[in-house]
Amino acid sequence: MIGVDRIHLRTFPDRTTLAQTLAAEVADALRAQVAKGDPATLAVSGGGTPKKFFRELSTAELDWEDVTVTLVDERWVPETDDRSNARLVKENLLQNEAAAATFVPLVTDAGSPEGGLLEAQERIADLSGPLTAAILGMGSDGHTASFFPKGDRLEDALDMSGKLLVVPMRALAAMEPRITLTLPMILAAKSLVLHIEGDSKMATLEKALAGDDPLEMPIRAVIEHAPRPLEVVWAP
Ligand SMILES: O=C(O)[C@H](O)[C@@H](O)[C@H](O)[C@H](O)COP(=O)(O)O
Repeated sequence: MIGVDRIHLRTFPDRTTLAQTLAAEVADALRAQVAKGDPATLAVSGGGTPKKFFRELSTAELDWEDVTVTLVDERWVPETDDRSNARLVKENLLQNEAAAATFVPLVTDAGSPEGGLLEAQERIADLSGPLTAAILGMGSDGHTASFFPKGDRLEDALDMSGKLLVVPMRALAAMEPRITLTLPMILAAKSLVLHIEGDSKMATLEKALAGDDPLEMPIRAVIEHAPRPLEVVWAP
């Protein structure tokens, strides 16, 4: 069982209020990093949950030209594909004020994430230092990023002693081959937030807290190894 003290849960009355609050907090973190003259980097997750948050953040007034946006994970598909997280981010976050940000995709010209691994690793290494902020989602099976139960590289992805910044991932539950930031890369973020919505995802979180096998529910590895209680934001 994972102690509930390992998370800091904030609940919101509705998804719009959550999106506005999270966008304001991420914008503040990016502004503070830019003000220090350090590289400001944001890694976001895909899926359906973050769209409202992306649209709210896209209008934040800050020096976006000093911000780099990348992905926590990606489906190995072209950006023209509906399943592309890069497409989701370009269409919803990199608009308005945020259009001035630099985007670093994880997909390369290689035909597979295994073939593109070295280039993807170099791209993330070039971000020079820990992420300013990383926003995670969670699937109803307790996956986060592309840390899927029974994923072929799950143990490498969760290896806290590992030196890899990204790993490829193939899993039955993942519709496409994936590439994902590793757990150490994600946990090094100065600000890390798990963004979930709906009763089903809350039930999944409660189930994760009630057990301890990270291979069964990989979100457990994030909660267990996070350097401080994991920030969780939820709306019904
Ligand atoms: O590429 C992805 O799909 C995400 O990075 C993944 O980890 C996502 O956050 C969860 O699957 C939740 O997705 P929903 O928000 O669509 O439920």
